[in-house]
Amino acid sequence: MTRADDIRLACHLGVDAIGMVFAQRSPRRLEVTQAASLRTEVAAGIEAVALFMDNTADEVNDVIAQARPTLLQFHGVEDEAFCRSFGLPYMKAIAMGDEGGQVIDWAARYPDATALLLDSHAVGGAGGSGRTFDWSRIPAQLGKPFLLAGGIVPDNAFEAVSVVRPWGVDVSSGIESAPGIKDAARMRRFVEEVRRADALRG
Ligand SMILES: O=C(O)c1ccccc1N[C@@H]1O[C@H](COP(=O)(O)O)[C@@H](O)[C@H]1O
Repeated sequence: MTRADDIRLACHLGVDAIGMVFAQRSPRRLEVTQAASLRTEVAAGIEAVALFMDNTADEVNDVIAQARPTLLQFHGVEDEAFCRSFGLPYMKAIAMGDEGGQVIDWAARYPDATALLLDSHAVGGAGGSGRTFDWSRIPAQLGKPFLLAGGIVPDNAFEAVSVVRPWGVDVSSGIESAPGIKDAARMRRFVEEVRRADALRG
């Protein structure tokens, strides 16, 4: 998220986590000082997630020092040693857009990850594209909690949670009116749809 009002609304709606993007070419990329200021809006008990994509260790450390994330999300080709070297819990994005990729093999490369994030990009590609992937490619036994990402919008959030039964869903462009600008009505509907599916899950 890039705006204080969007973060306040998300906290009010009771989300589990709020993301701040530091990937180089992202339209949602924050400067570290901006992130440090936005961080103060994240309510206690909600994860502040810092998203990186092949950033340098110095960049990651600078973000950690100034924006104080509680969870790191790595979206590039970072290896396990790099991801865990910062001493914070981390999630690793797995590229589900690459039809040839073996999901279990990729997942096994990150034994210390707190969770995996299955996204629709191909290996080396960026997220935040708004594209879904073929959810039937998700193995039944991944061996770790996972978040479902990629093209989740208010209209398919119910189906995503009901069918895939992920630990969580991650949304970016699906609740935006423009890159980085969240839309309050779409955010509300998204949370409502996830709650509706959760309530029926049992
Ligand atoms: O949001 C970005 O700009 C971004 C840039 C580089 C890597 C990942 C990025 N976003 C993440 O992509 C997924 C899916 O997003 P969407 O809902 O399909 O738009 C999600 O994890 C975002 O946090």
